[in-house]
Amino acid sequence: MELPQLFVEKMKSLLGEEYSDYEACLQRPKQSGIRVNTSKISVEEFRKIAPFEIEPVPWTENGFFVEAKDQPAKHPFYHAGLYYIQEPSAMAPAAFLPVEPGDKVLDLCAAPGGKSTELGARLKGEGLLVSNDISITRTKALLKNLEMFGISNSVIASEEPKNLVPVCYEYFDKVLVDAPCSGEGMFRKGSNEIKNWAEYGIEPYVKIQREIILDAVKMLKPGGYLLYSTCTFSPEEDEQLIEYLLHQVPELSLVDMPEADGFDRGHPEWTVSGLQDVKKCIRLWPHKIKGEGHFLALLKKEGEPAAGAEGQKRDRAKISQEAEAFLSECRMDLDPNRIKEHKGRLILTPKDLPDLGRLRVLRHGLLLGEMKKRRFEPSQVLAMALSGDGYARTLDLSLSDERLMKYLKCETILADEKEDGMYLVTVQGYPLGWGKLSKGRMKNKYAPSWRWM
Ligand SMILES: C[S@@+](CC[C@H](N)C(=O)[O-])C[C@H]1O[C@@H](n2cnc3c(N)ncnc32)[C@H](O)[C@@H]1O
Repeated sequence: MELPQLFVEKMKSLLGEEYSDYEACLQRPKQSGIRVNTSKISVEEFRKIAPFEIEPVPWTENGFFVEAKDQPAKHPFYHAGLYYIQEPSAMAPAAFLPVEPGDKVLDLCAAPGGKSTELGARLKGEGLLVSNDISITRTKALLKNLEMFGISNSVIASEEPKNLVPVCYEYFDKVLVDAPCSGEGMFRKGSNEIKNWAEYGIEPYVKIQREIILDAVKMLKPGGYLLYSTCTFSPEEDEQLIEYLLHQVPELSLVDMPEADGFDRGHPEWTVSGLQDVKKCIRLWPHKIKGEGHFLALLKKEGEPAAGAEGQKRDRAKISQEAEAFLSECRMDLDPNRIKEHKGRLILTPKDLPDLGRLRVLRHGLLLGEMKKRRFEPSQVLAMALSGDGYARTLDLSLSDERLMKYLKCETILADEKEDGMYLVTVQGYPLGWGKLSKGRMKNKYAPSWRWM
């Protein structure tokens, strides 16, 4: 791996004697990690059923180092949304943003959803998560990851941040800006990242970061918290970006974050004005921790939040009898006032929702299913949002049951349950999808696009 000379010189001047440790660490293999979905399973429970060796990540309660050879993506628990596969240092930003159930949260640069899935899990179904990314292709991956995690109270948008500002002005309690950056923490991943750096450098990113963060601040309520993060080391995109922000928006101040083994602090000597407060920021270096590296700054906006605006008033959707009968068998808060119908699709919208009218929104809440002529087809995501006992009939498969793989491969399976009808299929009590039983044969309703390959 050949690093750009300019980068090497800069890192040597930043790191001094530590540079050789940094250089050496790039030769080591990348550290893999998983983060437990605490909206589905507690960390304690997960430890009991973990199918491979796990070692705690010191800076999160639900993150674990794993061995890549264990292939965590190739396990039915992954398909049940019990964990997300994530580079360990990338677990820090969502962990340090103090999200509480009921908050309105914005993840402005969210795709493919590493941090949004954690923010959504921490909301525990209460409040609202708006996950946005400018790239529509990446936003589709974000949608799938949030669906797999069973996050029901999210809106997924693909917009330029400036377009969100007029409808979401001072709307959010918590905002995450995991900014597009020059990606110096990704160099171990390979040559593309290095090539990009050599071609574009850091300047274009600084410009975008300044624009994004100023828009983000406009959407933050007074009294709210904003976390800014990058996976790069350049002070221009890290400490200096925060210095710029604090000059532009005096009502913001930096907030201290917890210590963990191997953490470094922000460097005042890398700012233009010697700003001491950047010591409250955190730097994760790949030669000091088991991870690729990150920069984090937590900021608070001065003031008291104004009383929450009323959610949009919505008309009650017309729901077919079949859909009504099906939904009455789901053990979930399905407030009829929140159910919206669009071209036969039923969507459970979050309680509070800004009017996102003309914006490019991929999903406004939880897709419950589709009303067909005389039946209702529940969605794959509804299954993922239910708890293991969240439906009237379940077929639970153990890990050793040979029907499990067949089910995940969308094949028909046999079951000797007495009652015919729709079943929630689970693995060791955790939902995977739907199946329709008739005389001992279960028609597979697992989403074909999620099929086990
Ligand atoms: C570091 S990545 C985000 C990773 C994501 N937070 C996660 O944890 O999975 C930065 C993201 O910013 C998006 N992006 C780039 N320019 C943007 C802009 N002007 N507004 C919003 N998002 C932008 C990119 O498409 C990219 O997905």
